[in-house]
Amino acid sequence: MTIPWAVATSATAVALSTTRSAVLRRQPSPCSAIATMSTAGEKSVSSDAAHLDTIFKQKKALRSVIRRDLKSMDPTLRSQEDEAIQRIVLEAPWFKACKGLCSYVSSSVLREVDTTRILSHILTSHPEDLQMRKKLFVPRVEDRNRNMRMLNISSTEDLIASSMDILEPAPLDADGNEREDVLFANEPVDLLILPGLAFDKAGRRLGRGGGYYDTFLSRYQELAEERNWKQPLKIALSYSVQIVDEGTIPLTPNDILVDALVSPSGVIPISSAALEICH
Ligand SMILES: Nc1nc2c(c(=O)[nH]1)N(C=O)[C@@H](CNc1ccc(C(=O)N[C@@H](CCC(=O)O)C(=O)O)cc1)CN2
Ligand SMILES: Nc1ncnc2c1ncn2[C@@H]1O[C@H](COP(=O)(O)OP(=O)(O)OP(=O)(O)O)[C@@H](O)[C@H]1O
Repeated sequence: MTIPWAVATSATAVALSTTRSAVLRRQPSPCSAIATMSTAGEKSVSSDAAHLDTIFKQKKALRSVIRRDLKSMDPTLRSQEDEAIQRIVLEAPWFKACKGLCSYVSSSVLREVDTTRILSHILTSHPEDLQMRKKLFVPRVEDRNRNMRMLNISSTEDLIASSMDILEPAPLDADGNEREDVLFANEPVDLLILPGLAFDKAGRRLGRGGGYYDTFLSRYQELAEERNWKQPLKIALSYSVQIVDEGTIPLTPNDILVDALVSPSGVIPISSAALEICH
């Protein structure tokens, strides 16, 4: 039986990797395909593995195209888009109202949407009353096995460059105390600001292939469910060039959809939670 998560063979996916239009060609809806698969009940383990392999090859081909487009982005346009996206976040009611959040610390080497202004806004607000400040958690990669923690920081000075050239918190703070891990915090976060390489308007997100974010999101969502906390809003920041046609990003069962995108032209709400907040 053919599991229709994606139709291109691995050879096609690799061959397609040379042109944006070819790689961005529409594929059948992965969501309906997964539903078909789970009800059919007749799949073999080896055909599952083969289809997953095809999907990972398609993701790899798409990553190459988007990386190339990001590399050739005009620097003036990039900084205009960085400014616009950060301004939209800083002015959004869901950002203003949030009390705690996890955000990535942008890397210029990876050509990610800049988060510098957002993070410094958080870390310098309410100097007279630190209790009023939003509580900020940022990623720290622990190993190559998809383990990433989100640790609390109170200053940009808490960050040091990792081997991947990304600023991350050390596990201990300046006083030698363990930093708080969001998975062990007593209070929920309301917002997750997510990076990625490509996104679509149905909430699909293509990461860098480490599985760090999908694993973390799945752990956090499970924790929120156990504790009866409201699920945090998952918002991805995206340059215009990173938004691809629906159906272009292949999904595996582990991929978690985002609630909304922030692009230079505004917030694109996707889930019902995001639609409620935006209207
Ligand atoms: N700013 C930021 N922090 C983050 C992430 C992220 O995507 N952005 N992560 C999200 O997972 C985790 C780190 N994961 C990473 C995964 C890949 C690469 C990276 O350098 N990838 C290269 C390609 C490497 C290769 O394929 O050999 C690249 O994308 O160009 C960096 C970080 C945690 N922290
Ligand atoms: N929740 C999870 N549990 C187990 N394995 C997972 C989970 N999420 C992702 N993975 C695995 O991580 C690897 C990378 O997956 P994928 O290529 O989809 O990563 P990505 O979505 O690009 O990365 P990220 O999640 O960091 O943004 C795959 O082998 C995938 O099966």
